[in-house]
Amino acid sequence: MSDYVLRTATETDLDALVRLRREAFANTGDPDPDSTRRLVFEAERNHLFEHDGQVVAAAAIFTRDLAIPGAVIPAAHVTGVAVSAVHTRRGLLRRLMTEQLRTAPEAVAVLWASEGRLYGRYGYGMAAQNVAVRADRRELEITAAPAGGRLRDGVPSELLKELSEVYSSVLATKPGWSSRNETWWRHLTSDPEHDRGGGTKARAVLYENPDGAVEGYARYRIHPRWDDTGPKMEVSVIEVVAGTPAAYAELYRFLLRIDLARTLVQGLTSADDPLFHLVNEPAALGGHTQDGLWVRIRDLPRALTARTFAAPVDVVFEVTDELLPDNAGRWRLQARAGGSLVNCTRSDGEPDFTLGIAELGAAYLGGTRLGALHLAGRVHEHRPGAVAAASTAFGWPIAPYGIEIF
Ligand SMILES: CC(=O)SCCNC(=O)CCNC(=O)[C@H](O)C(C)(C)COP(=O)(O)OP(=O)(O)OC[C@H]1O[C@@H](n2cnc3c(N)ncnc32)[C@H](O)[C@@H]1OP(=O)(O)O
Repeated sequence: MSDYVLRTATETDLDALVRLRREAFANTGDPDPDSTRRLVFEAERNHLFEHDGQVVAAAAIFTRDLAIPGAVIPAAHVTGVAVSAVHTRRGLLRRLMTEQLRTAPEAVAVLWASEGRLYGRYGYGMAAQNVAVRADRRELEITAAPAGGRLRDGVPSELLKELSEVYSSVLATKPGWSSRNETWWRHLTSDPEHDRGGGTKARAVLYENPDGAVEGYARYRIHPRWDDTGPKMEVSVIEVVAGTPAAYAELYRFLLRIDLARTLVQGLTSADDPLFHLVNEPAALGGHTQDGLWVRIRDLPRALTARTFAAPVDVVFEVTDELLPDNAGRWRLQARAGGSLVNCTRSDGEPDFTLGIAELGAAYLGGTRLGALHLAGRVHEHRPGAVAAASTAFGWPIAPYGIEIF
């Protein structure tokens, strides 16, 4: 391994990193030298390996905040993990992951996994599941009564003020969502042709309540499909972000009514998405569930005291953590409902249950239940009822999910 040199990147490494990632992810589209991904690139947060003067492996972090139960906190957004095919399976990923976790200042790290089997060994737990919807829109109606107000359409990149205001106003209530500064908004709405998958340019529609206040928006594109029996266009929803039930209802009513469209597709929703409760036929949404965000707790007391707990709890638990031994050992967690008191301190007491750092990360956003992990044999209970009590406290009124793959 001595011929592999680990270092952080500089701005001049960007082209090599783009090439490496394009190769690893088998990107076939034209390289886009002006891609706005360059805007969000943070050179110093890329770790890379050089071999014979070539960049052969890398992993990056975006500096963003993450909504967690009751708070929005800094989180290392891990991304762009790639090892050149001829250099795989010799431990480069492990060394990159270890270096990231050792050096990141944030209390938690979060990522989307290309393959779910990869990151548990580094202490990441599956913290959110996403539901992908694909529905024949002719089978669906919105049951809510019309709310009044009006819809206004436009190009997302020209509506940044409205979109970002709505997004920021709901962020704190959406565990799993990531903060978006101006640069991120420019990147996310840049809409390069190679990201359109053959669809139209992205469109936006705003919902304004009867007083003229913008309460929500949808971003979407249309995939133009026709066959011998007529139009079969697909409405591909990028995201629906709304602060009120009326906004959700009116935006989905619009999306389900677009002429010539047969199918509504939305890749990133959650089991608690209002859509499932707004339509007359939930089964027609054809929801398909898969792993979403994976969370790694780096600094256990800092991470746990940052969140709010859904119910009072006072437990001692024992944690195992091979990569970050500061997290390992016995901890006492005391929380009042509503988060008015959260203490997480070292303890000499007998543990009520034992779990790994990946299981704690899985429960962190309030989605994966400790009770479910207990059933799977991944949380070991020593005092009857302790896992049930902790599971309730770690839970949250709505399921977390990732609204955007970063
Ligand atoms: C957050 C993100 O960016 S997700 C994107 C991840 N990147 C990709 O999927 C792109 C294509 N793949 C790759 O670039 C590489 O194969 C990687 C990054 C997945 C793995 O890199 P490697 O350097 O080969 O991993 P490394 O040798 O450190 O292996 C780490 C461990 O994971 C295992 N592993 C690695 N890749 C895989 C895989 N695809 N499936 C199953 N196990 C795997 C190894 O066997 C090893 O196991 P061990 O800890 O028990 O010994």
